[in-house]
Amino acid sequence: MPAQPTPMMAQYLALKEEAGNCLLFYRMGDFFELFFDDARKAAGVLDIALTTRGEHDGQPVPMCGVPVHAAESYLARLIRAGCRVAIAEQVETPAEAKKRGGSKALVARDIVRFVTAGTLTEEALLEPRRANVLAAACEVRGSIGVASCDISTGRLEVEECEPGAFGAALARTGISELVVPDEWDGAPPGAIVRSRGEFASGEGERRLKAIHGVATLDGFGALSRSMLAAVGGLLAYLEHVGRGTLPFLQPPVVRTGGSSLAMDEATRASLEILAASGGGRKGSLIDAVDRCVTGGGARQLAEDLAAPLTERDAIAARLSLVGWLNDEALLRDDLRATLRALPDIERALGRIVAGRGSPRDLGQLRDGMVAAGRIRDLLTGREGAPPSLDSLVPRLGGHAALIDLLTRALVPSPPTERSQGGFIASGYDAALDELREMSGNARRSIAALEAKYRKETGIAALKIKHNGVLGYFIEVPAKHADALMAPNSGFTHRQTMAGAVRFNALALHDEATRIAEAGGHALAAEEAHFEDLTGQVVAVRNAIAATAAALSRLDVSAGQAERAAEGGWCRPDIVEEPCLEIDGGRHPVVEAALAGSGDRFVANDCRLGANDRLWLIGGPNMGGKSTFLRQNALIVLLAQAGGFVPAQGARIGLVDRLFSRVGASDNLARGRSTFMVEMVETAAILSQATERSFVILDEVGRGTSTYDGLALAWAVVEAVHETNRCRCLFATHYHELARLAETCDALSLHHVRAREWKGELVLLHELAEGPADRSYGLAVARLAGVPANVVSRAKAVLEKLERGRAETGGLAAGLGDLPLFAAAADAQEERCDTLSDRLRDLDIDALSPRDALDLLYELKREAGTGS
Ligand SMILES: Nc1ncnc2c1ncn2[C@@H]1O[C@H](COP(=O)(O)OP(=O)(O)OP(=O)(O)O)[C@@H](O)[C@H]1O
Repeated sequence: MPAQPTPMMAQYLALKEEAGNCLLFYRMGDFFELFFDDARKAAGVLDIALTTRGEHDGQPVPMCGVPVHAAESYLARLIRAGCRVAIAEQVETPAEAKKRGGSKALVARDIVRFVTAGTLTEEALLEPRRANVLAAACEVRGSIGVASCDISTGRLEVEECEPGAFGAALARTGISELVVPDEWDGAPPGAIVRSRGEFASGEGERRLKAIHGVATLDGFGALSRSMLAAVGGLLAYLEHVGRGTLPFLQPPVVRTGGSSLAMDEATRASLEILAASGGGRKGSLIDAVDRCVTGGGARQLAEDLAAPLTERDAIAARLSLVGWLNDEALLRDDLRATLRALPDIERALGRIVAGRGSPRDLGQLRDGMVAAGRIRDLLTGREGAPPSLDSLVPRLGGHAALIDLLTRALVPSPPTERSQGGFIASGYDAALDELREMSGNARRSIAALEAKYRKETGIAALKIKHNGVLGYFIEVPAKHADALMAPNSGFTHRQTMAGAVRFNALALHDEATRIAEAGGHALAAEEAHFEDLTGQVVAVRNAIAATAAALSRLDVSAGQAERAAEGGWCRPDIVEEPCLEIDGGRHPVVEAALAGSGDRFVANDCRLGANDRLWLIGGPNMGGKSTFLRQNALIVLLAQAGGFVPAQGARIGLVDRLFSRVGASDNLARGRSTFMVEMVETAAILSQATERSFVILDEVGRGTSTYDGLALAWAVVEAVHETNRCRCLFATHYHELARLAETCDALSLHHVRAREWKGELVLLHELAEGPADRSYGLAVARLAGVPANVVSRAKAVLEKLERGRAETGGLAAGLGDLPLFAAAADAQEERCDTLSDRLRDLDIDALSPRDALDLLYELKREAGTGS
């Protein structure tokens, strides 16, 4: 029979059961200890020593621990490594435990919170310039509801999508943690599974109403069943993680289809909007654009770029603010200087409402509100200000009472730790001042006692010291100890150290007690004030959140204006007709990279319209085709996000969906062959792109054999031109595609220019009309350092191939005679043939009326299949 676990082990095991598959941080004094598999895992991730403590079932128990004061940095590393952690704290003092259950009583412990990637609020664990998103998703009758929130700021968004668009919805929000109901086949791998009962739409609706104190949710927009079920799942998880306390949640923003520029996961990844292909921010669009001076502004910009707008008026409102700040350079400087000093009030508020706030957070809110007031004064009464400022400026004020309260109540720089007190300003509470005075006096009298004891004993080295175990004590070097040891010396011995001996004395004891009492009362008074101030902040949380949002919007606009001024960017003209007219467009990331090495970026025009909506672009490798494609997609994205664009002029017809595909990019992580990925992604474009969409296709078809690739590229271009009829830039190395210009009237040919000069290849990075004359592949190979003998051998092979091509008419011989969509027409014909065969062979007179009717149904069904 296994031995009974010790009471502590029994308590640990019960808590571990509750923590489930989260690592359990079990508080023991100044450490959080981990046991069993948790210890093994944490020791590996954190690279700390794995030891053992006691036995369980006859086996030593593996253990590791982290000091409480440094727990945050260890937590950060565990979270980054994909772990979730449950924190079990001591919820009573050892003294309380003794009182409750005698001298051997175990201190009660409880899980006070769960720390997971999506529910962080600690400043140290969050990236200041990135939102941290937790999402819940579930399917209700074929539609998927997604509710996502950033609990560090309280933003909550809901949307509904088709199963096919779920990946895109998740990619847009860029989530850190996803919660789904159990037994759901559509759940992405890695999601956290919770009971299906938590995803109840009725409960989601009830709780959302309760949080916002409303009788109906109509004011928030149309919330579907699936959205509410997702909200239900999200709130249940948040409550579980926060052990019953809900974080700050703003009213939900309902995203409906079409309200933002649709981009799927592949498009986002290939345009490197928020992260470069390597995963980091460096080299991404946001890195090249972001000139925000606050974390809130940077997070807002990321949101803008992840979900650009599709309504002209809304875009115009953002553009007019950027335009105004672009013109008013001095004002912009003042505004940015004030914003730069602004604390992250959005996150400070999030922590306070979640019950994890500190005195420092209150101080940040105070300073933030003061700065907001200054910005309001700066922007008020300006001539020529755009109308959008009228709605922003009033949201910056209205906090006079709170500012006054916090200014009176708090010291100038309040600490993060509140257990030591010292954050309430003197003069705010007379009783507190008195308690402080008392302990201050007592400290002075301790100093006086020290002088008195030195004089009385004649020991100059006598000191009164303090530590956590003994409290106040008198210390003398060992050689002087005898005098104090004598009976009736007035001193009581407490401790003998290596070179010193420690004593107590009555007067010292009295003063120490006075200090402890006054200190305890002072701490309690400060704690009560903290609760009160927190309550006052919570009461006006929505107004503070509105101020924070207005400040972030101003920071984004000023940052965009700054970026535009820095790079000579222009204000785009947004129109309804499907055009894309870019003069002197540039790629912001490539341009920045070239500038770093002292090279100049060559600007290029793009001119797509109803009659010329598909450009086929050829030219040598490294000639700048991909760069040109992407720069135009990025210009559309930046413009619809409401910012200026890297061009001399831009007239952009609103785009509903943006697609970007790069032929055969590696996607081994998803376990599909590169060509398969290329085709899956191309299929999505062909089925989803509309006449208002903009598509860039970079060498689609290159991932397979030349013939297959050319054939596919050919068919894709035809389909985009004839069926989707969207604006499209298509880069290719297949010269043969040029022949499509003969049959597709809204397609034109372009190439990036290159020249061979004295046997050297010169890439001009300049776009010109007409087909590419040749591909310069061998010249690029030489440029890349392929050995001369290999290049000359390739040249000989090429000559041979080209001779063969001339004789047979080339790869595309005969393609010009192929009717458009010939393949589709063939399939149709084949079906007609079988139908007519059956009709011809039919003996009508031999059929009963019933059989005739059945046959008629069957033939009709057959004729209808595949239509
Ligand atoms: N407009 C430009 N001005 C200056 N340099 C440019 C320009 N466009 C591209 N480049 C430079 O050329 C390099 C290659 O560009 P890019 O990848 O767009 O070529 P590509 O034609 O798509 O090549 P490939 O066919 O091999 O994919 C870039 O990394 C950049 O350094």
